[in-house]
Amino acid sequence: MILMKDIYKTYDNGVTALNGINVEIDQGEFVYVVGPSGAGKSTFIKLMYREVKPSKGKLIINNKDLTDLKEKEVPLLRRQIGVIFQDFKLLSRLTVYENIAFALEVINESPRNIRKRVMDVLELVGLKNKARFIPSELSGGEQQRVSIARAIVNHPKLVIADEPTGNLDPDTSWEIMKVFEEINARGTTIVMATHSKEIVNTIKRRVIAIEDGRIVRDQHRGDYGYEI
Ligand SMILES: Nc1ncnc2c1ncn2[C@@H]1O[C@H](COP(=O)(O)OP(=O)(O)OP(=O)(O)O)[C@@H](O)[C@H]1O
Repeated sequence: MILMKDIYKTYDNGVTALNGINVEIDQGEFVYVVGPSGAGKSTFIKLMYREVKPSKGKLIINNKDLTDLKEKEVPLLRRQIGVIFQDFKLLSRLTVYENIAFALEVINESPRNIRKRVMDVLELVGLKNKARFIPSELSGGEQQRVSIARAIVNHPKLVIADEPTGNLDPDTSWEIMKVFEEINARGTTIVMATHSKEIVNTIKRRVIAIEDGRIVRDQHRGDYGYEI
């Protein structure tokens, strides 16, 4: 469960990116975050994995109150959340297998468990046959599937994605969305910031629209609501 109560974020340069956010997201929901460029979507997403700290307000993620979270507690929080970016952020010298295994090695999983979990997750994203490839040998959609595999290999309760289809062509974007839907069907909460009108209007889910740092719309099975 995610709870934000009167959340404000003002960056060091004086820009107020979030201006009193109140929202509750239940376990298992699939939420799109939409809004114009600069509205505060990325800031909203970054709060959840403590890339950004709120200036004011109460924030609960996975039932943990982050208000007084200590620096040393941040890695544990991040291990419980899968994060997916527009530009994939894979390690270029490591193979697909190693990119995903890395997330498990840092938590001291046994080699046998690592092998099983990496192969299972590669199967889920349909890339078992590319385990030994390096990222530059893959298409954009395949790279994004690797980054999804890496994000979910720990079985996080929450997956957040900031414009995951932003660098992909429409066909590839639909493939990626199928993977997200499958993860969500297994009970994982998904929060996804997107500029894709087609996706939001076709795969109907909860829509939270942010403008000028405020939630201006929150609809069950909503529309994208903007022209582009
Ligand atoms: N690290 C930062 N330091 C200062 N200001 C920032 C920082 N990050 C974002 N901002 C500002 O905060 C506001 C909200 O930015 P944010 O990235 O959250 O918007 P966004 O809705 O995700 O935009 P886009 O759709 O273009 O990605 C913008 O005015 C931006 O310039």
